[in-house]
Amino acid sequence: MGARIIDGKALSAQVRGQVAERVRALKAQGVTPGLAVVLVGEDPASQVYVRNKAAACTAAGMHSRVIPLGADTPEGELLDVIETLNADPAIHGILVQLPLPGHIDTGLVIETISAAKDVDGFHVSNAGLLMTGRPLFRPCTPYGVMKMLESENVPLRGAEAVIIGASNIVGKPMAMLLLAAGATVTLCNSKTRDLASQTRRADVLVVATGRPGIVTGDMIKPGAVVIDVGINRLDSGKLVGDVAFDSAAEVASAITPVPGGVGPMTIAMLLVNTIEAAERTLPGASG
Ligand SMILES: Nc1nc(=O)c2c([nH]1)NC[C@@H]1CN(c3ccc(C(=O)N[C@@H](CCC(=O)O)C(=O)O)cc3)C=[N+]21
Repeated sequence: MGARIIDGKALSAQVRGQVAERVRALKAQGVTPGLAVVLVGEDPASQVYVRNKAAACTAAGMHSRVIPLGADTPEGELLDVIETLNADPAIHGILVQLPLPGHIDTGLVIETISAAKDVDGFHVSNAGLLMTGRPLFRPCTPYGVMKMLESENVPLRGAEAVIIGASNIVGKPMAMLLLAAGATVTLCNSKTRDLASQTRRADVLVVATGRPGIVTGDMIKPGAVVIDVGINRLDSGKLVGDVAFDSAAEVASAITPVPGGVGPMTIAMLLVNTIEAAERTLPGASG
């Protein structure tokens, strides 16, 4: 095993510590940053995530409000809840936990969140701002990946970056952030022919497919940096990523583990986005 393990847990603790300092400074100016998390339905995994997000908020000194709604909540009722949060000055960030039940139009829900409180960065306006190089909120998972690459001093200018997975939540914003950092970006999807011929060119390989073991060591260029965004729970109960960790770690120079990699960074960057949203409400703040 040659690869350095990129410790997302340790880096997230460092980021959350920096957020806590900014929270103290903001509170001294009379503003307590607040995050509202809306959870529709009783999915146990989602409940755990939401609880973790709320706990991280509280630990950083922020105000957190969890709004649990029944699985059969009508779409209009959810939109009303969002409108109320949009107008609430104690709430600076709004996150509606995804996925939503099938009877609810996810796009409509996201577009109803005020773009200035959209700490997930999923609103079309925030996606457009990111794409045009003027980001307001960077989506938390790709933002966390950039933080990890930065902390490892991974050179990105002129690097070959290959991303597997082209979702609006991870793959596409990841491509925009890597592009902005000067990488040559390849965005692969489920129809990509000969995936290995793409991944073997990668200096930086980001894998976000939800398919355990889709990337194996033989698909990795020696010395590449491998970022595993996947979180898959096996029947055994074990949590694994999308990358076959042991074989990949033989070849890569650095790799993120699952758990303890990208996941904790996602939560840390949610706090960063929330503190930024709150700081922007200060008189004289720009953007
Ligand atoms: N609007 C919205 N925004 C999200 O950011 C969002 C969402 N919906 N829906 C669900 C996904 C998933 N997600 C995770 C965040 C942290 C961990 C995390 O911290 N994972 C730990 C392990 C947790 C465990 O043990 O299950 C780790 O990787 O070490 C995982 C998953 C945010 N999501």
